[in-house]
Amino acid sequence: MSQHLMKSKQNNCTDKVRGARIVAQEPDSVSVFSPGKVNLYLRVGSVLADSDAPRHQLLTVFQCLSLGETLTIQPLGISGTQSGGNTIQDEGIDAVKTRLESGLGSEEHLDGPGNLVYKTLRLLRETSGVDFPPTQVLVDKKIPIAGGLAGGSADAAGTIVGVNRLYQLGLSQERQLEVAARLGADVPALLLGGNSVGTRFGDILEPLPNGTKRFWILAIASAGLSTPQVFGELDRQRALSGAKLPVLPDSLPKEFLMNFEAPARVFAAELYNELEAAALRLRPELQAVKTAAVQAGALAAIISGSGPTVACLCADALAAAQVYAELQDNPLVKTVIKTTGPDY
Ligand SMILES: C[C@@](CO)(OP(=O)(O)O)[C@H](O)COP(=O)(O)OP(=O)(O)OC[C@H]1O[C@@H](n2ccc(N)nc2=O)[C@H](O)[C@@H]1O
Ligand SMILES: Nc1ncnc2c1ncn2[C@@H]1O[C@H](COP(=O)(O)OP(=O)(O)O)[C@@H](O)[C@H]1O
Repeated sequence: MSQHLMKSKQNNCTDKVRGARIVAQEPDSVSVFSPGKVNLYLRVGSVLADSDAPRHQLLTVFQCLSLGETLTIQPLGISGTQSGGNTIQDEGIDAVKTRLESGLGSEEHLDGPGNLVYKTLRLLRETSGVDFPPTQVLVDKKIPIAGGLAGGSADAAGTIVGVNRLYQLGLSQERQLEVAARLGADVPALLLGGNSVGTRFGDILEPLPNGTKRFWILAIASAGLSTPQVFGELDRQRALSGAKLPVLPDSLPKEFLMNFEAPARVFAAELYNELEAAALRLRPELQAVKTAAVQAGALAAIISGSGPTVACLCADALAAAQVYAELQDNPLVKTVIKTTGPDY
């Protein structure tokens, strides 16, 4: 058994109050809510050579959000399931259709063969050994695309949970986490929900307390950022500086852990993202968004993951409403989203 699975067993995995979860069930369909995330802390080490696709080692803290996707999953051909929106494109045997919340851009390319949901369905057939029928997944997408908020990963996590229930695949939590890790490093954290520390690529998880509610305003940029491009920029900056590659510590800084449940005013100083400088080099205008958020009353404003979303931590709902209103008028921000974490 992998280290990932052993550790995730300690997470009280049967408690599905958090993370990707069934919200409605009919005889022929299930609806699933699957959260997005912000990274409260993100350190980047060197590239690990022993992985299938070389990736950088991470030490990160995920906070799952109340912002998330709703997926409706059913066998293809059930009446009334294909109405409205764009035509569903059939990828082999399955079909994925995305409806994107207004203001978040165009979903057209997401219904094509590259959608992570197709890969998830294929992997579920392969790993479960159950040849379940051609399946339709309707994604009501609220997480901006390529924003560093793990929208694609949320769709994958939701598909695992929903298909497992709909077709009674009988995959244990442990097996679901194994499938999740093969689909992307963020997927296991969204399956589990709440707050967690991720090591290796972010896919080996340990839980953190979920007790303190945080108020976030997310400033969404008009175009996404590519994750490999941001890691590439970090590598370029590191090579130019000539500094030795950092060796990641085994655990989070003790101040971070000490202040994790503290009031936002105190915890704000612990937010950290080592990808931020690279994201800002690729999108220098985001610095002005960070500054505007703090001037509007945010306690801290940080790039989420590989960006370009600026995640603004606010003291309470009132402060969040003020930051929300101010950023609405900012020409550098396409959309502003209010959310809270962890997901409940
Ligand atoms: C950076 C993080 C932080 O939570 O999230 P996002 O900001 O993208 O949401 C994640 O680690 C995203 O993980 P994951 O979702 O698996 O990344 P992918 O988009 O599949 O990675 C695409 C490519 O980015 C580079 N990559 C990604 C992750 C990593 N730890 N090292 C890398 O070097 C690799 O070139 C990889 O092939
Ligand atoms: N279901 C999906 N939702 C969003 N993006 C997807 C999906 N499937 C594949 N992708 C591709 O993955 C890329 C990154 O998507 P996303 O998960 O939204 O952002 P991030 O990796 O920044 O958190 C997108 O640009 C898109 O091309």
